[in-house]
Amino acid sequence: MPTTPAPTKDRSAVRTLLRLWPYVRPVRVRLFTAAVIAVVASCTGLVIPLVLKWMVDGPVADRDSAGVWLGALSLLLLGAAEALLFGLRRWLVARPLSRVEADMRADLYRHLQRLPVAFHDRWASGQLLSRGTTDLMLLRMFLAFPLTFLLVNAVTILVGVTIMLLQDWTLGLVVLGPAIPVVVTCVFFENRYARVARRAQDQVGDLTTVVEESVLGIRIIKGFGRHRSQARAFRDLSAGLRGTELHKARLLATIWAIIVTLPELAIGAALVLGTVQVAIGELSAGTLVAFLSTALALRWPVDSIGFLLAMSQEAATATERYFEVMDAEPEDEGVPGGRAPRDRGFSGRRVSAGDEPAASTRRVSAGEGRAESDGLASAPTSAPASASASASSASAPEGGLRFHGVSFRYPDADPGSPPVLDRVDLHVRAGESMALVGATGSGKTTLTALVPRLHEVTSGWITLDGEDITAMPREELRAKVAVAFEEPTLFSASVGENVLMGAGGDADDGDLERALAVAQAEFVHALPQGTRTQVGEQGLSLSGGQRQRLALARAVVGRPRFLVLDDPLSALDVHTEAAVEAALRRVLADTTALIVAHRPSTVLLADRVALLSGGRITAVGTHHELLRTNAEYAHLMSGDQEADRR
Ligand SMILES: Nc1ncnc2c1ncn2[C@@H]1O[C@H](COP(=O)(O)OP(=O)(O)OP(=O)(O)O)[C@@H](O)[C@H]1O
Repeated sequence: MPTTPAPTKDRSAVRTLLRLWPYVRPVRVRLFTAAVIAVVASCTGLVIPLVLKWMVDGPVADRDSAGVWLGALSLLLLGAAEALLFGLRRWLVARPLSRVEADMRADLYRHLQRLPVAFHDRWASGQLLSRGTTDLMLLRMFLAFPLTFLLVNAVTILVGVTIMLLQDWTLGLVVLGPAIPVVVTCVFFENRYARVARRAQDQVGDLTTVVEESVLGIRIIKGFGRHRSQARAFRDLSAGLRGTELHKARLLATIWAIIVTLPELAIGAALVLGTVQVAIGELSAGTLVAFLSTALALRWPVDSIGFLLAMSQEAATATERYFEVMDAEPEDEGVPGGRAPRDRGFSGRRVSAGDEPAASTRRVSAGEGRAESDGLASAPTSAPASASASASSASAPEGGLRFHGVSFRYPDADPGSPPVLDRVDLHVRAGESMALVGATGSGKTTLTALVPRLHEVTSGWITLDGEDITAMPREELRAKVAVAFEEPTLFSASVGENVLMGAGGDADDGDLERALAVAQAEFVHALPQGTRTQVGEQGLSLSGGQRQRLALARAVVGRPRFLVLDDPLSALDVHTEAAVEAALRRVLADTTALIVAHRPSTVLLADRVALLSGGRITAVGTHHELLRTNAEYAHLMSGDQEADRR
């Protein structure tokens, strides 16, 4: 089952919670005011025993009914003031704390959008979801209650104990007796509770992942009759979470028992001792009443320490989990002048920051282009391929899309494993469309993902019209390069919004219609509300081919300079594919395109074909040239390969 990959740092709860300060800072005045009001409210409650003492020793002893009424009225007013002040505190914190929660959630979402694909590959979605929901709710509750009330209760206990000591110091010491064992219990409890709270919150994340996967994969689950095993897996996880929650409850019950029982015993002892003192005339009845009322008024502040500490611990865990995501490095923006690709220590052209020319000025010379073509030719390449590649380099050394000694290994791959891509040199000339063919798992998708920088090359570099892609701001890069993947994702929005997502803000209905026509997606006009029909998870379900055509329309709507298509026509019937191809040919006339293809019909769309094998480009040429000269290519394009794929 997926769990959080990030390690837990061993930080104290207080240090962890201090990381919330930047979010709390803007609302600090309100929070502080609310805390002061709560302290005043709580201390108002402590005046009540003093009024009682005055009543018992004064009007009650003197049988003065007017005095009794005055005392009763004072008690009523004190009670009302306490309630009003607590109400005011609540009103003061409600709005700013919901803002803190909303700000933290917005930051988390923004950060998630900026994190690299490699991060999302590693993290289970449920773990991220639970951080954005349950954990943030725990944090809001912590800021609303434990943060204030740990302070309020501490002050109340301090004031209350002082009052008791002033009333009668011997009784005061009796009541104070359990303080040390209670503090020791709290410290011991905090460490154990922290570990269990972390486990429970991670388990909630795992459970969320399973629910999400089950909902998204409901067709597979039903299709393969896996609902029982899926339910069993869910039940097991759920039982695990229940066990952890029970463990938490047991810990809470233990501390609560200690925190409640010891002070109760002390109050009982003080009652007996006080009564004896009253009987022998060493203490007035009013003082004993005031003393015991104060002790009873402190019951709640003491009793609540257990669950306030538990909530604080859960909040510390939630903070830790929140910042595990926020601390992850986002994608770097394009650096002026480009940056050196990372070198993971396997062969390939090594480039370090020192020897790299500034990328914005790093134009590929014709000589360098020839050297790369030679490199390609030295690989087991068909004769026409090398000739063609050399010719291309000579005619347009700078334009188009170019891979320069690009190697790539997935960040989580075994360091000893061979790279997925190994010193790939490939030049797609400006305005050319190149098909990328290779056996399944050969790295075609990986190669295409490097162009919009969904992954970063491990070594080597990629240029668009001679400019290193790492030298461009990502926004500019992604405006230049449009992508469509085999697995088309549509968002919960209208058809039009989904397609126009691929264009800048100035795209209009004309652009939308043109893109729909290219992708042969005119079927949308027959949908209930045309291009305004809602699709995606919350909307109308579309067939795989319909979704692919909308994804293709999204890729072409912005008239990109560079188009990267990862087998985008795989779900179309041959007639629709032919129509899309005819329209795409017109679009591709001034677009440089790299198209992953499995079927000969898709390959024919391209001007040339590159064969990816063993992590390298082993041949480049036209479809017919490669069919004649390259056995592997001929095999891939034959029906045998289709059968292999199935
Ligand atoms: N996120 C990832 N982490 C680690 N390895 C990965 C990841 N994605 C893909 N791979 C591995 O990289 C290799 C190339 O995968 P890729 O998807 O690029 O192949 P492909 O040629 O597009 O395959 P297909 O034709 O089946 O779509 C495979 O061995 C795959 O297991």
